[in-house]
Amino acid sequence: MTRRRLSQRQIERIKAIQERRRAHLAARCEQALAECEAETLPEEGVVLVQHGLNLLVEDAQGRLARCLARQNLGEIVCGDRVIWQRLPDGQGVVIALLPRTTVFNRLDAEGRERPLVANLSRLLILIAPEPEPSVLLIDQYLLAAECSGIVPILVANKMDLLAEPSEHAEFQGQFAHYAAIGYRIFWVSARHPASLAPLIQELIDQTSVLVGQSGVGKSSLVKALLPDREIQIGRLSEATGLGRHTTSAATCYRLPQGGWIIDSPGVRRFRLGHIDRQAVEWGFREFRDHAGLCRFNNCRHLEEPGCAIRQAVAAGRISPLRLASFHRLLEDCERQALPGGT
Ligand SMILES: Nc1nc2c(ncn2[C@@H]2O[C@H](COP(=O)(O)OP(=O)(O)OP(=O)(O)O)[C@@H](O)[C@H]2O)c(=O)[nH]1
Ligand SMILES: [Zn+2]
Repeated sequence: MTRRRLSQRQIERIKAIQERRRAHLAARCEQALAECEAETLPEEGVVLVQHGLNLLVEDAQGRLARCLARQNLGEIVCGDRVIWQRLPDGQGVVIALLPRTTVFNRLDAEGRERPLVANLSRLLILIAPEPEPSVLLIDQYLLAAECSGIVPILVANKMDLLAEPSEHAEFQGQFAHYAAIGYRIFWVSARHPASLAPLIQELIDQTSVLVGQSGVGKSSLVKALLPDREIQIGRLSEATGLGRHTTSAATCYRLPQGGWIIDSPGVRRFRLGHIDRQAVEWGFREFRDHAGLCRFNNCRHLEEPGCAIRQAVAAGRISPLRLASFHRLLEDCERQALPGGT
C-alpha cells in the first residue's frame, strides 16, 4: 500500500484541529457528567465501533450507546473494554479504559505507532490455492501475532478449487512445516458452509480478525461466518448515526455461536509495525530453543561458524523457508530502525 506523506505543516494543522475538537468534546463530557453523576451508576461495556472520537459501546445486556470519552484516557479503539456512564439523553461518557490483553498497532502519518484494535485473541491468516500464497507474508503475520500475544491460525480457503486428492495433498504439504511447529491449520471453503464447522468451534468466545492477500476470500469468509452481518451493520449504523460509514471504521461483529470478529479495510490491511531484532528472533517460535546456542551471541544465522540455527536447518528441524523469511524480516526491521527509514 502506498501512503501519501503529509508535510510537517499539514500534520501540525491537523493536530491543532483535532486537539481543539478533543478539548471541546472533553469539556462537554465533564459538564454532562457533573449534571448526571448522582443519577446513574458507571457500567462496563465493549467498544463495537470507533469512528474518530465517537464510540459505540455495548453494555452487558447488549444495548448500544453512543459515547464520547473523557480526556486523558488515551486513544480508545474497537475491542476495548471500558467503564462508562449513561447520560439522561441515552448517550454516554467513557470514564475509564480497562487494561488491554493485547493491542494491534498501526503506523500513523508521522510513522508513530497508534492502537488499531484491542483485546484480540485470534489472528486468522487466510491463504488459498489462488492467489499463490506468499510464505513471507504468512511469516510476517505469524511474527506480528507472536509479538502481540495473539494466537495465529492459518485458514486455507477455496479448497473446493482442488478437485483431486493429489492436489489437496500437494497443497497441504506446502504448509506442513507450520503444523510441525504447532500452528493450527483449517482447510475450508467459504462456498461450503459445512467445511467451516471446525473453524467456527475454534472461534467461540474469541475475538478474531481476518488478514491475508487480496483475493484469498476474506470478504467471502466474513460473510459466511456472519450470516446476519447486514442486520448487524444496520443496527450499528442506526446507533452511530453514521450510516454505512460504519463499515469503513473498525467494527466488532458478534458471531452467532459466541465471540467476536473485528473487521474493517484498515484491519485487513494490517502489517507488522516497528519491532526490534530480539523480537524478530523470539517471534520465530521454533528458533527459540536454538538461538542461544549459536557460538556468537549476535549471530545473524548467515555465514557465522557455530550457528545452531543453520545446524538445525541442516538437520531438518527448522524449515529453510522460515530461515529465509527470518532474514528478510530482519533486514526490513533494521532498515526501519535507520534514521529516515519508513
Ligand atoms: N472457489 C472459491 N472461490 C472463492 C471462495 N471464497 C472466495 N472466493 C472467490 O474469490 C474471489 C475473492 O474473494 P473475496 O472474498 O473478495 O476476497 P478478499 O480477500 O476479500 O479480497 P480483497 O477485498 O481484494 O482483499 C471472489 O471471486 C470470491 O467469489 C471459495 O471458498 N471458493
Ligand atoms: Zn546463528
